[in-house]
Amino acid sequence: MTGSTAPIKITTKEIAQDFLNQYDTFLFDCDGVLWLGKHLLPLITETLDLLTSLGKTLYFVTNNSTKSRAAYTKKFASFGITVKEDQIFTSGYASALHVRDSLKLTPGEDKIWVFGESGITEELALMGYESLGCDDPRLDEPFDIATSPFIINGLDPKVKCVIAGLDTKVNYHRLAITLQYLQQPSVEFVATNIDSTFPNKGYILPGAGSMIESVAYASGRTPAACGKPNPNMLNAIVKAKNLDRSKCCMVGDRLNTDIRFGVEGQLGTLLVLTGIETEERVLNTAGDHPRPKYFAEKLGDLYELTN
Ligand SMILES: O=C(O)COP(=O)(O)O
Ligand SMILES: [Mg+2]
Repeated sequence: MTGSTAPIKITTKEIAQDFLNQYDTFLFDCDGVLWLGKHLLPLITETLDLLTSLGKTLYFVTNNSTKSRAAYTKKFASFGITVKEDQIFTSGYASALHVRDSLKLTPGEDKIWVFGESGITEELALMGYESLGCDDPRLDEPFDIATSPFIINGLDPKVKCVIAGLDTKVNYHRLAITLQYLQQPSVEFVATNIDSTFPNKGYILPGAGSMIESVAYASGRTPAACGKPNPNMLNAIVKAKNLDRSKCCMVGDRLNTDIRFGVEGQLGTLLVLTGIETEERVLNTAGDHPRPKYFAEKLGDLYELTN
């Protein structure tokens, strides 16, 4: 899928100003746009301050489910950036919304098996759901079918859903027990996001999608993926914040998630080259992805070019 017009590269003050004038709300992806792991990208604070001083509204929409919205405010604070929890949307939160609003599981009764990190379980807990799995230390033990407490004690019949996301403690024990739940046809299968890879400083690492694929393949099931580009995530944000889509711009570093989310959601789009994609891929008309309206070497170029 390709956009009909060629992406415009933001390289001059005029283009940068024209871009800024078109939107009053910016939805920022985080990994690969604002930071790479613990490393803040250049001129991010300056750019966010510039946008705020221009009266723009900022939201942060990340597919990274390892942290809750509350934990993200602390990550922003560690970089000296003040962001309120209600400006943040994560794929872990989107997955919890799916459990509550689409699957309509009963808080306090139905349980969720989490193959992933605390960014999922904390959001579920805020909605009253008990999670199993996740960082349970018994899952750190090497898997042995004769000794695993999850096998010996049997599956919990109250588990009605598996949520799978990025798990940096992934091991055979977690995969094996997750598969046991997925073999129950009545247990729903939810994925936080489809990102195959994940950018860190100087490295491209395996993303949530690559881990989810393992249990999807083993179970022969396809999960409902809740993060970008799922339009439900955008619909939830548009509704919660009463946004005018034509005045919103999605800023991301990945074509098949961020830019698809923006293009299909009828938002403006800006792709930055500090994460996953290359200029060659952005300009490629034969790719199986939508193309952004704008692209730039880095987000900080908006600040650099207009100052
Ligand atoms: O966790 C990921 O795969 C990517 O997170 P992002 O949406 O902030 O880039
Ligand atoms: Mg990203």
